[in-house]
Amino acid sequence: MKKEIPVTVLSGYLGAGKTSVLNHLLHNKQGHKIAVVVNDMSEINIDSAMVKQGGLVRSDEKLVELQNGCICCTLREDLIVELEQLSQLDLDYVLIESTGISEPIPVAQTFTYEADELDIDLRKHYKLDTMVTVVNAEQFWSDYYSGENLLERKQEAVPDDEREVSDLLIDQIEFANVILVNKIDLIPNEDLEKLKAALATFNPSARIIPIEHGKVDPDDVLNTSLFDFEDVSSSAGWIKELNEEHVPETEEYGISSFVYRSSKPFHPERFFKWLEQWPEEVVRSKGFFWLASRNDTIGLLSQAGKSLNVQGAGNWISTFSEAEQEELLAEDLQAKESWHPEFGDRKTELVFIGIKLNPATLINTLDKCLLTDEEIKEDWTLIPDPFPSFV
Ligand SMILES: Nc1nc2c(ncn2[C@@H]2O[C@H](COP(=O)(O)OP(=O)(O)OP(=O)(O)O)[C@@H](O)[C@H]2O)c(=O)[nH]1
Repeated sequence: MKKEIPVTVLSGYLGAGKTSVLNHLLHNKQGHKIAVVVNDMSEINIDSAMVKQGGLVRSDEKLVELQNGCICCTLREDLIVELEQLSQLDLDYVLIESTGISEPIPVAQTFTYEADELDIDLRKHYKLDTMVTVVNAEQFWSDYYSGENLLERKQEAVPDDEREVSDLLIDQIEFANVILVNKIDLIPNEDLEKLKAALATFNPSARIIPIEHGKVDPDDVLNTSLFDFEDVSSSAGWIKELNEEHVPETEEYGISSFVYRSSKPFHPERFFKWLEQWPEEVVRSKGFFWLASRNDTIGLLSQAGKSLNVQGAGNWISTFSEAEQEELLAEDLQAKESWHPEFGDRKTELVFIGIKLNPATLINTLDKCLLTDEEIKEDWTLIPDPFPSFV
């Protein structure tokens, strides 16, 4: 049987050091045959030019340039076709460097299902092996708190891309098996320790490796067998907290996380005001909330740095017919166990990750946003709701 070729995907924000890592790996490949797929959206493909200049495209290597746009949004058709062709070569590894603004999840998905429209199933030839994210140790916090969206930075993957830099950074970190903290020569040791502690709280499952100039041990990122779609999809610190796998606090640096839970709905005006006065010690927050004025819809909150998004995440199970509820609850034991006699699965569960958090104050101020016992008896549809519409 033909072996499946292990694939490593390199993500990381612009300038983090992805090309440096790539070059280092190609210089230290210990006789292995590696194919490199780079994807650059700029007119001049700087990364591939660098790789070529380094004399790295030799007979046993293949460099594929994808220039029809970003892997994450053009259905990755180019990528799928190229990978299918590459699979004919006798390769040991494939390395994919995605552009600095790609989300890693769609790239990973390329390997996890058949591309029906192309009649290609990459799973026959490849196994997605390691998701690697390169973090710029020097720039991380200033990028994270820049409060700029990708449009302002003129780095949009699609026209009108309104994702913020921090949303992208957090996606790349939360969906990684290995986080390479690069450029450690540019920061003091204490800052590095703090950054490592924060990254470990954002993603407790990832291996965090500090490096300089992309010099990573190839064994740390090639053929590690670390990737598992289910595992990595639930490796984020906020998901672990929600599932009550508490992430140990890194007291030394004051980084901690906790979950706010309530089985009463929020008063929309009071909760909206609370969000407007966001506690600055919270660096990452995500979870579900119940808004009295939108009794059917699950609210989803996600904050990363200065970026705060609320959106709908489908309907509460309680809104379905009894037969449907039974089916859904059979698959969702957590919802079944915590079912409220009157409100069903409606509830709020918000995870907060922050530096020097004061849970008591957060709990206290959020509790004040809940409907009072008096308000609970009134007609909730009449309560003014300042939130933008979401379904
Ligand atoms: N001081 C220092 N500079 C570094 C280090 N790693 C990379 N650099 C420099 O940082 C710049 C960006 O590095 P690249 O490897 O090109 O980063 P990239 O992530 O591929 O960048 P994009 O392709 O723009 O997304 C280059 O000028 C590197 O020489 C490091 O550890 N320390």
